[in-house]
Amino acid sequence: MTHTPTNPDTPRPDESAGAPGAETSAGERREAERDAQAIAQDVVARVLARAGTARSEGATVHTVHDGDQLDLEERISLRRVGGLSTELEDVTEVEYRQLRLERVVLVGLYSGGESAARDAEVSLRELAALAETAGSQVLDGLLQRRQKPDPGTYLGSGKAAELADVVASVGADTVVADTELAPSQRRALEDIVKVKVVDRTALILDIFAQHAKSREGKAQVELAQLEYLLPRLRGWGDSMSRQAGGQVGGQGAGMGSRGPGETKIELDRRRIRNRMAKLRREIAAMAPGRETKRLDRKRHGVPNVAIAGYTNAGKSSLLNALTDAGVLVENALFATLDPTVRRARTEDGRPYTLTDTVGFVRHLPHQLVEAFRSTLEEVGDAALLLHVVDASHPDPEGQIAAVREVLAEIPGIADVPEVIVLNKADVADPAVVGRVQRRERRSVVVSAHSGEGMAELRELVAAELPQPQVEIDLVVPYSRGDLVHRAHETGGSVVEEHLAEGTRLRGRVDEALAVELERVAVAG
Ligand SMILES: Nc1nc2c(ncn2[C@@H]2O[C@H](COP(=O)(O)OP(=O)(O)OP(=O)(O)O)[C@@H](O)[C@H]2O)c(=O)[nH]1
Ligand SMILES: [Mg+2]
Repeated sequence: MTHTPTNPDTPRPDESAGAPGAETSAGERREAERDAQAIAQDVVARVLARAGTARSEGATVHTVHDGDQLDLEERISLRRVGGLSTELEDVTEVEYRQLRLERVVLVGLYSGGESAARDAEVSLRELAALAETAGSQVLDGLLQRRQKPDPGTYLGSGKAAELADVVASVGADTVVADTELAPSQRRALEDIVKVKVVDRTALILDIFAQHAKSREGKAQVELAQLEYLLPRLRGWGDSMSRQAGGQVGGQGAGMGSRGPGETKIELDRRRIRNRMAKLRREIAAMAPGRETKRLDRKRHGVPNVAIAGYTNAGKSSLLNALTDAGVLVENALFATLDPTVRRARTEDGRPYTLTDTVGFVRHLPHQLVEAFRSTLEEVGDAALLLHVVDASHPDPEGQIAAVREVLAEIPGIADVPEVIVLNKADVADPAVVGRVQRRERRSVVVSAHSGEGMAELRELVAAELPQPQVEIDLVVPYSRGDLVHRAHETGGSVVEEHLAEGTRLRGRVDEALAVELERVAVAG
């Protein structure tokens, strides 16, 4: 995937319409060009080779614990079909997920220095994985060294013009920038590259929209999308109509983008605000249902273990390995959006629940964190947090930090003990595993695939969960089968024996149940 850079001295028709910074000296430009070319080719080769990307190479590998993966069938059947989507005409009729992202070129910046360049590459590879998860084909990837993003065009107009050439030569229809662009930057860049420009935030929102399944999840994503869209309304409508009309000139605004368009935008804004208010009410109304279930579990003394971590770290695989839940596992980012709760038991029979949560990503759009707040808050009263990390990723520490940044916002999280679960040990570099282990106070090394370390993980969970404190040995009359049932459900190592006068129970239960049992116990 190479491209021929154009002669930097060729004047570009609309460069003057671009941002300041367009007038650089020829020498400077040539140097920058050589730089960019070398970096671009290097990065492209690696991005497309997919070495150490956020996703592993190839198709998803399933284990027996993953079950039938019925969700996956459904997911695949929902895949975007190339060429079918229609261009947007009216922004209020947009279902955002219909954004046409089919053949994309990625761009990113780094501020100089070896480590900054490496980070930018990892981030760009992740962006490639995100784009592919959204259903597009990644054709090329470019990184520019630049101290700060250009306020006008993000890349600086010279580099942007070069990007336009790459876009044209590979036949891309979309550029994805590895950042959140200001509305004006997006528009200015679009003017130069002549195809749609999308940012990381929009891409992540697009994936969430494709993957949301529950009513609550869908409402949360739509709310986040509208929040993102609101300040961008004008530019969006403009550039869409410009593209639809095929007018690609610098100044050529499409029909309907002037005059009456202004009023229309006002109208659109109002409609969007109304819709957002409605969604907020809906989401608030749905929370109590979840809350009731949660309190129910709590009342029955069933502690919860929350599984959280970076996207594609193997959270769902781990849940499946621990419980045979058959939850969707996919070599894709954000496979899981709706929290799944599964029951499990410790070796000595104590029940607990495991919650699989939405994955995190660097620069998780704040609109999404807001929208998913009620879901995330459940992690706050877990008895234990299993923070799953993909130990085979080139930068596991960066992923841990990104996850903790989001987690830190959740009330109550500071009191939840956290264990770092270094997953994918079967393919990870032992040196990296060792390095992370030394940094983290509590960690366990596992592989959901090979089963390595799973016994240790189970033990760790068992040790961490509250132990029922009261030792019992009593006989419960047969009329109170319900209490016997509860003792089995919530107690530890409870054994029963059938006697003439009732059921003899031995084991440990919690305080409240012990009191009830004592009250009904028959003298033996
Ligand atoms: N080699 C290897 N691959 C694994 C292991 N655990 C999970 N995977 C793979 O990693 C990919 C992601 O697994 P998931 O369980 O879907 O990851 P997740 O953290 O739930 O991802 P999201 O829901 O997208 O955030 C899948 O292709 C799994 O087969 C492991 O121990 N070893
Ligand atoms: Mg998952």
